[in-house]
Amino acid sequence: MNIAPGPLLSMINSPADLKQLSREQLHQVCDELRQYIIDVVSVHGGHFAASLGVVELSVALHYIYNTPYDQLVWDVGHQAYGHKILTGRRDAFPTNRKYNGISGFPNRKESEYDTFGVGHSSTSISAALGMAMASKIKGENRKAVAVIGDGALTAGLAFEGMNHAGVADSDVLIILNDNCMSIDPNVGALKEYLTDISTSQTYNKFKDDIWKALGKLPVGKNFTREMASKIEHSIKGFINKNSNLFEALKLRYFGPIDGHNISKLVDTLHDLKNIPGPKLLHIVTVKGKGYSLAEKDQTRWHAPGLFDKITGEIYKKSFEVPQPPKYQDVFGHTIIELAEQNKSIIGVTPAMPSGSSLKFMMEKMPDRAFDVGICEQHAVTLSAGMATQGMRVFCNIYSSFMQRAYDQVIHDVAIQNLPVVFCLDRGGLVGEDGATHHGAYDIAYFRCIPNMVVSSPMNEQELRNLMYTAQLEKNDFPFSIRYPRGEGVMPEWRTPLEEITIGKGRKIKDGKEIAILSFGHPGNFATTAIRELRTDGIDPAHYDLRFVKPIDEDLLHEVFSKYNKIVTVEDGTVVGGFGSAILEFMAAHNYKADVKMLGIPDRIVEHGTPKELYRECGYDAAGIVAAVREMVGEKVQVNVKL
Ligand SMILES: Cc1ncc(C[n+]2csc(CCOP(=O)(O)OP(=O)(O)O)c2C)c(N)n1
Ligand SMILES: CC(=O)[C@@H](O)[C@H](O)COP(=O)(O)O
Ligand SMILES: [Mg+2]
Repeated sequence: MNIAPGPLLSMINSPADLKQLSREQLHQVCDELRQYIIDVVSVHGGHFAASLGVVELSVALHYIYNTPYDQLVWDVGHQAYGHKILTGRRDAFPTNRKYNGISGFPNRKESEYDTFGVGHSSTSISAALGMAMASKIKGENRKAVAVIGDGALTAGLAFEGMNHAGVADSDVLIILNDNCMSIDPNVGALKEYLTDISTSQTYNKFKDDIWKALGKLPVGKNFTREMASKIEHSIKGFINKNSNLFEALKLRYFGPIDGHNISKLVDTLHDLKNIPGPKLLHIVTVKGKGYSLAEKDQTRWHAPGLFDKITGEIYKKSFEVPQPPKYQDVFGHTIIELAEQNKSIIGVTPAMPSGSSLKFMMEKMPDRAFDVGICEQHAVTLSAGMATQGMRVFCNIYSSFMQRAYDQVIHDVAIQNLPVVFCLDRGGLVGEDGATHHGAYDIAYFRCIPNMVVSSPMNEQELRNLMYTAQLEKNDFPFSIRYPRGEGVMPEWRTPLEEITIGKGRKIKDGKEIAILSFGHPGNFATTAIRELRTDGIDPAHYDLRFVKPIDEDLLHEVFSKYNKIVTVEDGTVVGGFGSAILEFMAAHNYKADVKMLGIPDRIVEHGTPKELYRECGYDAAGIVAAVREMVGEKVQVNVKL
């Protein structure tokens, strides 16, 4: 379907075109930009509400700043659709997040306007400060701007950046886009503080007046850092700097202002551009602005999938037979079942209550399930602290976001051998979010940690049983369970809970000549592949290892005694992952076999549907068929249905 942008937007091929427009015309540009985002996302999918909330900001920034010379860094980047459309990617926007299409996040490979690759939150302040400091060292007069949301501001990294920015004497502007939302409603004392300063009228009017006056002062040789500093000193006579968190960190604080008032934004940015040093502009916006359903239910419309833009109906696939649930929902329901029996169970999520489905427990047991903000490191150490007091915490973190908390996993959990249960959701290739979000590395990075159990279920029943096993009192050590994004394979998933012996895999079938060893959900790809291969008279054995640590040595002795051709399959990097564990076992026991490792290759995998990416990486059913045929000496046309 050809989606036409409005007449003004059609003429904007770069920010230079935007700059030709009058200030009055910017209103129309905002309307057309917002409509184009609605039109395209409703048909092609993607993140939605966040970009609608920064339409005016995106236009104002590119109108005032000299991008890409001036450096603009978007935090997370899920809100940067307006920025992409204004910077030469309007016509490519319908390919957003598609295989070989543009990325859903700013990406340095894609455009010179994307100054910093993002996807994980809270990096923008450090990155923009780094750019500002480098410009200063090089003697350039470049501006650096970080746009960070109130959710992303909850992370320690954002505070590390501000702590440095306040004393770095570099020209960096932090724009705090405060919409009181993360994906779910934002949490924590900081959120309450932001609401307080947004509503304290006396303080804000006073500050606003002073900074407005300051902003109007001439710049250049008549307005030096010394003058700014003198004015600041006189202001400090009136204001207790510690009454404002940001000023206490030596960032000049401006705002809050209405982030949907394009004229006000343009004026303010114009003034701020000429004020040297580190500063923070607080803007207040509405997530989902301009699409009323999204304004009302911002979590649902964070990334709604395809929808009818007129009626607001979000399309769902309809099936006549029951479908398998999402793994996240199996987690969300099972933890409640377990917590009803075991009073020591606690649930923790860093800002993903909906994405992890911990929200079910938060609703039912609000005293025992917590969203701690975008704070993966804190989530892990908090869980460790609770574990010292006898709690059995299920700390649920997406595999790729767990990368943030690696030191905490080793230092706070593993070294002390504390019984924290890590549920790593989104383990493996996640699809359209692409490189920043793939859970590619956790098998490798958890496998090397002493004391850690590393497991992965092949289906919903196994996920439930692994969760059951992990919370048993006798299993008082770190335990990780990784599972993929999306649906599993068992429509009837509410199976009785049973213990699994730690470190025991299972033989799914015997075979001839060749064995397939799988870890986690790709075992189902192997099942499909075996069905296809058997029609050609090739009959591989299949083993689902379930644990990569401790690994089932008895089972592996059986495998290596019976088979000398082995294919390993995992939804994780082949560097140091499950296949590597098999090779280590083989070497340690002096077995000789041909081993082919299928999994995520040692390169960055971009975005596309999971099926497209599994195929590209060669470990879907077709890839397994091809690998087996090659090993048994057949090179036949592969014909497996995706
Ligand atoms: C390290 C990390 N943890 C979690 C996420 C998932 N995540 C993406 S956007 C988002 C909410 C961000 O809220 P905010 O910064 O306020 O932006 P808004 O969507 O409100 O514009 C979260 C939790 C992430 N991208 N990175
Ligand atoms: C931008 C971001 O990091 C999240 O919105 C992420 O896209 C969520 O992914 P899921 O859809 O897998 O929950
Ligand atoms: Mg927000």
